[in-house]
Amino acid sequence: VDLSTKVAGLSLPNLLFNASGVCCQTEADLKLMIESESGSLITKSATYEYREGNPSPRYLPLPSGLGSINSMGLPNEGYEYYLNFAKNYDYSSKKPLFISLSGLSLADNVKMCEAFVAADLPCVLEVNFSCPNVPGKPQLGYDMEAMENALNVLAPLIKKPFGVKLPPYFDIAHFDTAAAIFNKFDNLVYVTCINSVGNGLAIDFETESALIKPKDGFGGLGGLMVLNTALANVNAFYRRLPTKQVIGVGGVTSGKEVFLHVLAGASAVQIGTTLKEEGPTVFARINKELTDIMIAKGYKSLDEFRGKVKTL
Ligand SMILES: CC(C)(C)CCc1c(C(=O)O)[nH]c(=O)[nH]c1=O
Repeated sequence: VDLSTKVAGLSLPNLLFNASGVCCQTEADLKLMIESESGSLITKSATYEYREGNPSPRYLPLPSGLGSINSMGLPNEGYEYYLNFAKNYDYSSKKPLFISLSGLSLADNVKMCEAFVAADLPCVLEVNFSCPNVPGKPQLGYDMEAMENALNVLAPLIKKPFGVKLPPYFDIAHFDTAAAIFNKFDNLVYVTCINSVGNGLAIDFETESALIKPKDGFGGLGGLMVLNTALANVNAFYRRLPTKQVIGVGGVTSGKEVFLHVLAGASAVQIGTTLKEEGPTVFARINKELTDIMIAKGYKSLDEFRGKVKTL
């Protein structure tokens, strides 16, 4: 069977890669991704300056085994580190490189995009719309006017095909409004759905305490528990963005959830919590599981079932 796919005009040998933020902050992390059986890799969202991030514990798998919670606080090496990595990347390798940017302001996103555009590299830029907005206002992805304003500035600046990372939406009107905005920008060629489900709270029964230290224990939820929200966001945007692609992320623990993400419309699928817990060998395991599922169901390529989820 053929697990290859194309995203933003680039060919991926298989559809799997890391969720931004997992196994991608340092060159050592990224080397593990390069050496893994992933089809691609994306860097940790970069800010203009280096950031230490929040105090630990700031990430934990949940005792239920159903997912994870994190409030990392955008720890990253600063955008120049990832620009340098992108300048030295071996683009003759089969794995395309994606670069995630999460400026703390539109001005920072502009400065970072300008630097990457000036370098004119084959990597694909992805803007993280869960990035913080003006304090007191919701994240960019939940501020439709601010999101459109940002795209009015960034899309022309980036010029080449690029993507955006989206928070989960839960209201059909939000799918409609967000998609109408994205359809205004031809070089916005894909959306990645979903970022973690925001501001969950994990409490330990014995200690009667929040599990993570930052934000009184509030943090983004990932893992199996967000699968159905992820599938809905993938399919909602797959239906609403006919000229664009969707990268699916959320709830992947096996080949089965990857299969469901592709049925929902995903062109590629990212792994976060399960990669964090299992390590980069997860890509070989899940590629094999997906292969076995496709053989059992008689599919030879992803195109044969992408977006073909049936309705009753
Ligand atoms: C949540 C933000 C810190 C504003 C952005 C970075 C980020 C983080 C993080 O660095 O805390 N965690 C996530 O699950 N998704 C993200 O997009």
